[in-house]
Amino acid sequence: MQVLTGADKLFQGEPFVATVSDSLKQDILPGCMVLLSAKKGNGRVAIGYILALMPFESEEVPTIEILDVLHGGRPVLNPALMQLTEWMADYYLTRRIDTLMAALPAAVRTTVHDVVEIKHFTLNAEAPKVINTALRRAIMQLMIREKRLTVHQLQQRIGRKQLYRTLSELERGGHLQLTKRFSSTKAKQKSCYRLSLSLPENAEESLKNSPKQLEAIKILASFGNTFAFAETIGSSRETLNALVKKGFVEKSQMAVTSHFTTGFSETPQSTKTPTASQQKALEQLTHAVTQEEYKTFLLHGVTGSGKTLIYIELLKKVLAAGKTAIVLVPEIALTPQTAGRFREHFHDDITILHSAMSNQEKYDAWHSLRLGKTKIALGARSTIFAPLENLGAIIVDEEHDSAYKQDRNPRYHARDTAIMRAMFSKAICVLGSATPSFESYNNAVKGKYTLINLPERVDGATMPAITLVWMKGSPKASASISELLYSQIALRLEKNEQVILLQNRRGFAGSIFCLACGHIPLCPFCNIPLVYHATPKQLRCHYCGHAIHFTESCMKCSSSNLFYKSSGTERIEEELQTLFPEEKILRMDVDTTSAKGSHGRILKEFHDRKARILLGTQMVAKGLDFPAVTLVGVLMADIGLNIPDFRASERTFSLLTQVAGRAGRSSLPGEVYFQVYNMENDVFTALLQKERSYEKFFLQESALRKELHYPPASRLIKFECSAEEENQAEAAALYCKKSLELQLPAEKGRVLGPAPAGIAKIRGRYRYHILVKLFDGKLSPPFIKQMSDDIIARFRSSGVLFSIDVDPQNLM
Ligand SMILES: Nc1ncnc2c1ncn2[C@@H]1O[C@H](COP(=O)(O)OP(=O)(O)OP(=O)(O)O)[C@@H](O)[C@H]1O
Ligand SMILES: [Zn+2]
Repeated sequence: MQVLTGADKLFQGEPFVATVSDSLKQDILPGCMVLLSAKKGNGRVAIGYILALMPFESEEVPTIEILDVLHGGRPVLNPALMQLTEWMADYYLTRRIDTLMAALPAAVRTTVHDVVEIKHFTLNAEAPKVINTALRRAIMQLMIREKRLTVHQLQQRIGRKQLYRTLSELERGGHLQLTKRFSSTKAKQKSCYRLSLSLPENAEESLKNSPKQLEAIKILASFGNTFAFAETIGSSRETLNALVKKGFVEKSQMAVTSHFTTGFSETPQSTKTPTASQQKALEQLTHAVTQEEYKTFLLHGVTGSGKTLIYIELLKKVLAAGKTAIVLVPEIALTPQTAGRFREHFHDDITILHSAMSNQEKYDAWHSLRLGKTKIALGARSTIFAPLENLGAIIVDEEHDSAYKQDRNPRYHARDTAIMRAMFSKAICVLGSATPSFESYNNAVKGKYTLINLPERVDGATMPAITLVWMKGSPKASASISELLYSQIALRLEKNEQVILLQNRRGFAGSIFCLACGHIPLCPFCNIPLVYHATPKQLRCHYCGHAIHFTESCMKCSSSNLFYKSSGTERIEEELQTLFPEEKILRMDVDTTSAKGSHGRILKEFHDRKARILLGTQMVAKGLDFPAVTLVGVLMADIGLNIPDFRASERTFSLLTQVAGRAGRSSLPGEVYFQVYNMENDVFTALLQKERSYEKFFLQESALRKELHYPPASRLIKFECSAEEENQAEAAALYCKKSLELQLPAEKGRVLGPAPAGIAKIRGRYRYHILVKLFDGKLSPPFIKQMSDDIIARFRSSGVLFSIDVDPQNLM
């Protein structure tokens, strides 16, 4: 018998053939995790995964042997997941071992923490039946004495490595229990604070010029003697550390428990009856589940159309049919409200997976899903690999979010992987969004997916009215806030309603944005913003390499007021505070949300209406549902358009639609103000459409994409060569281009580059890109493997690193 396995370290991760003894043979299945050893050599033991079983044909006897089978002999990857990892390796042009590892939590892939405990076993009359071999006797005698040992200790005491199979037999007999125990000594420690016991009398007085520090002191006073984390106090670490320096506050370290908490909870909402359009969508979806056939739906529902209720009702039906489900969200921390709503409905039937879990919790969660104890897995990207059997549905919420793409190897897209998993499992896949990705919408238009439209908000709530504020021609209340927006904010505060303000992402520092007219110079061939290069003074396209002379003035209006220096959220917070001195302002950006649970805390405060203004970066655009928000304002709404990425318009449109959608979600109507520099941009023309603005934008933008062969009119593959020496990176990229051109006839695709990456140098390495636009078909994995090996071998001495990104989301 011959077995094809993949192991991480042996054979550089390429699959290889191993032998298995006759006695172990019947216990081995594809998807099993096994212990391997080299027959000759140092007897090193490694972990591998069984890819396939096949008869032994070659003359040459393999040198690797399978010693034992782990996890009780049950495959760690079920057939659908095996198929999925195979598809991923093939589609994303990466090694199978990388996709296998991506599909298993690290906590599952190790044996270091395996523990054996004795269960029900005494030396009674039945005992001889159990301990009927020398090995069983040795194990049970040791276990009776010790009660609990690590597998490693057992192996040493008995002097044998192959114990797993016998241990699992004893476990199946109910005599032993085999588990993983991760030491809890490594619990994360975090800084915590309390008021100094020797606080000077005049502390408050001396802090009157530092309002944040003063506030922190006041909150800490209410905690008495107990230590608290920065996010519980609601102050930044900088503020607290400044107080520590002054001797007003004491600092200590405390272990963090990693129990799941979004830091956000709402009182459970009363059960809602689906509206007629929700019901119609639901019927279509439930019908498909009962068919037990693969099908993908695109649920295109405007903001506030009640998609979450449809998901929840669908999941109830899936569970009732005895099936399981996966729910993907872009990032748990950013969407505590959504995660909370699911939990409220499914309690113990749902496992919420998140990155702050300890290894033990991750292992336990995996184990309970694998045993079918919990039926629904909810989490970010990697939750798509949840070890569930009998899948009925996979839901991908906010399917347009680029967080679904992993930006390290394997560079998979969780949405596309979800569709494939549904296909292999004969389940349905539901993609939901108010602003679907163009790829998904195009598939729906072509009939590959079934489109379900929800064009209206629930309960008669209306879509918010949008107004553009042209910054150049408008009076300003402060450096970044127009009179108009200011007066609108004041109006809402008067009515005791709430306001969300979005400080759009910092524009891309390397490209040009005219502060007078909003003009952004573009590559005439690629239609993406050109990037500034200092020597020689040029603007260059980082897709095709096209370069023009740069004159330091706007090519449209000749203004020299060009470089946009970002004004961060902190500065805007100050401006707002000056305009509304009495008002408490919540700020949500990377600085205020670095601590765990802090998103949830900020949102909870806003939800409880302890503050009426929430200011933040893109984070405030995601899925929030607060009925009292009647005004949304966006500062520099067009700045994201200067990012040198062909998706810049799509992303800006989507961000602005999403953030606008936070307004007027209840009976109170909402209004939205976008502060812009260039009113004429197509994105705004589309946003101002009262009806079907997404569809109109999609049509208009798709035509442009088609002309230049951008997705969804083609598929992109990005190749990156990086090196410490710029010319080496470029030479490797050029070699890559030549190899690709030989392989790709003109009617099949185009090869662009080499061009320096948008961010040309990262951590001392120069980066060059080759971009392939594939019109149809795909690149053959063996050819790509050959080419990568070739490039690596050729440029080994200059330390060139080579990577491939299929369907890249980030082209910087
Ligand atoms: N049938 C219903 N009856 C009453 N209220 C409902 C109903 N369905 C949904 N809602 C409420 O409508 C609001 C919007 O729903 P939800 O948050 O699911 O919208 P959404 O489609 O996910 O929007 P977005 O894309 O903006 O996140 C929520 O407060 C929800 O509780
Ligand atoms: Zn170009």
